[in-house]
Amino acid sequence: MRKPIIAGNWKMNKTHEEAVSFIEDIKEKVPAGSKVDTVVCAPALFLKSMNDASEGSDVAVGAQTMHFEDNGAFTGEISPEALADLSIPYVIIGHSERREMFNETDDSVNKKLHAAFNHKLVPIMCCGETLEERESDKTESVVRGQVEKGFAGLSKEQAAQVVVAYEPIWAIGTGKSSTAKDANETCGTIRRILSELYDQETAEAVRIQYGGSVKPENIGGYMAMEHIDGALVGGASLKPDAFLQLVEAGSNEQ
Ligand SMILES: O=C[C@H](O)COP(=O)(O)O
Repeated sequence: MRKPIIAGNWKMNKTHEEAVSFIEDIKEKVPAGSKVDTVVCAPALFLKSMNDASEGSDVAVGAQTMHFEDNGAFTGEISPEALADLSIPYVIIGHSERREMFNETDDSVNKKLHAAFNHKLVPIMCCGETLEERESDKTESVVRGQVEKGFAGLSKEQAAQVVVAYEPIWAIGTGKSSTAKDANETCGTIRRILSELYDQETAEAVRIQYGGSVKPENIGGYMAMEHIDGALVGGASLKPDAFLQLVEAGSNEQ
């Protein structure tokens, strides 16, 4: 049985004070030993304070990206070594906004997945197709390329620990969410691709999230689906009440 994982992705939002106060607000309300992994991925500047504020609770903190090198002349970048040093447990890798606006490629995603495992960080690897690709029936080939190249060289044990976030790009921040049935179909395709790359047992262990205009009103439909083990949530993760409703839905539906 895969443990559900609800992750907020704040993107470039909030101040330091708002970030810490969000964690203070929710941490008592996410019960210890909860049936769902609860993660908040925030701008790097806030991670240390948020991690300190979440201590003793079941709320985990994550970065939104990182470099694949441990250190060096990479102005403005975030080092995996530094994240690990701060005991940040999760990192999003290959979000479509990074792919589209910051030159993230399948090759850099692959290097970052390896770097994450070198530092015992749990990677949340994003994949998903554009509207044009969907309309020309390329969804499977697009996610296949992203998953095959992203996972290249990972062992079975490592692959089983990756969290895959399937985020159709046309559904991100648009209010146009995928139907639960369509999202489940593509998440099932991703699981099949993983079973071809590894084996059925490894593929069954991988947690696959849906992302794209998830909110408290629609999360139940996704969580009820066979191949969907959680959600990566942007806009609706910014308010403590809505985020807690998402976490509660994540615990109820499995
Ligand atoms: O990482 C989160 C996704 O980009 C989804 O964002 P959204 O929930 O605002 O559509």
